[in-house]
Amino acid sequence: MKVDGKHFRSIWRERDGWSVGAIDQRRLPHEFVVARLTSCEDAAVAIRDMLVRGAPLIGATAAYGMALAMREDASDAGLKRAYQTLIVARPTAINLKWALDEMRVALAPVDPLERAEAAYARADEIAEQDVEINRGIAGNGLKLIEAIASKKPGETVNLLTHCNAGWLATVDWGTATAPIYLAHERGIRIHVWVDETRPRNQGASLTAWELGHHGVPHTVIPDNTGGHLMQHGMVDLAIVGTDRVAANGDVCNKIGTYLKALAAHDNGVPFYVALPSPTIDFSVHDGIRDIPIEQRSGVEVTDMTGRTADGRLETVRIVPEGSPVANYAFDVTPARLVTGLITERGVLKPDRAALAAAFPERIAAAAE
Ligand SMILES: CSC[C@H]1O[C@H](OP(=O)(O)O)[C@H](O)[C@@H]1O
Repeated sequence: MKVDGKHFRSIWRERDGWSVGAIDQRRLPHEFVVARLTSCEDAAVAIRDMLVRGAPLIGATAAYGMALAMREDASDAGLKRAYQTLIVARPTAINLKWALDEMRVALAPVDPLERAEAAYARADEIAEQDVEINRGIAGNGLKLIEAIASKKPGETVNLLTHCNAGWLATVDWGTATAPIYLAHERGIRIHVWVDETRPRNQGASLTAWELGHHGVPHTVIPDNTGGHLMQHGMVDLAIVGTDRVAANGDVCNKIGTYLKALAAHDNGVPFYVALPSPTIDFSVHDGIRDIPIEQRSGVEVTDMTGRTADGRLETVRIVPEGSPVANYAFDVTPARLVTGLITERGVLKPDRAALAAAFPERIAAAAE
């Protein structure tokens, strides 16, 4: 997507044909730093430490991690070792396993001497597929925004999003932000309430950065503000991303999403979830019970990093020494609180029948 008029993606194969470039999202919004991944281990660490993050981007990074691994050791043992190294990088986004399974299926039958070339080709395909899928999500989500705009001609459509499900969370376009960018480009008057999204502040540091550089009107708000705005008619539509959707339509997403969905339900605000089909996990039948919720270091809660007035980056502690901390990175929103799932094949009801009808291939994948 655009950064001050120049087009960027979140991850790419470098001109040398083998190393992988990625925006180091830990440095935004204060510094735009590009990292160069040159090994499978680099890719695994980049995912684990959230240099790259966001379910679809985690998948794309893992795919390139497998390609980097095949340069190192294209044997059957090397393929198995690469899968095992990458699969444990983070537990919740199903896109990681989806991408690794895609790569393993593509590479297992290939002569080891040809695996590296095949791996890069498949990783490139997965990256391009993500962009195409997100363009589809953009078009399907746009219809929802247009419908609201038609009911309030000449007024602004106010959207709310949580965390970052933007182009930085994917290869390009984003999922929740894809309809937002398309609406903006079509000249629809929109404004986005951006949840800061404690503790890592993906909204404040990533979504606000994205929207600002793309020229989309937005306002950063503390996480606890959304309910108040909804009570006062200041939110027309909530759109969030997701890291895994269970077969019953339950949605796993960044911590705090469930609370936002409750507020939306209580105030009659449509609550949509945007997702690419690889995020559907038919092997999970009850999201609240079965989706593994990542717990991350308490340092993400106790410390905050920001820029001082004289431009230095500084980290400060905001929690008393000795106070225990819990840092659940995701929660699960029950399907009953979800108005619809915006996918590349349309806007679906959050239930098994609709998901199975639209994406039968995902059922087959879960059965393997
Ligand atoms: C388009 S998936 C974005 C999804 O991923 C984020 O999690 P994290 O930043 O920890 O990778 C968050 O749940 C977003 O909604």
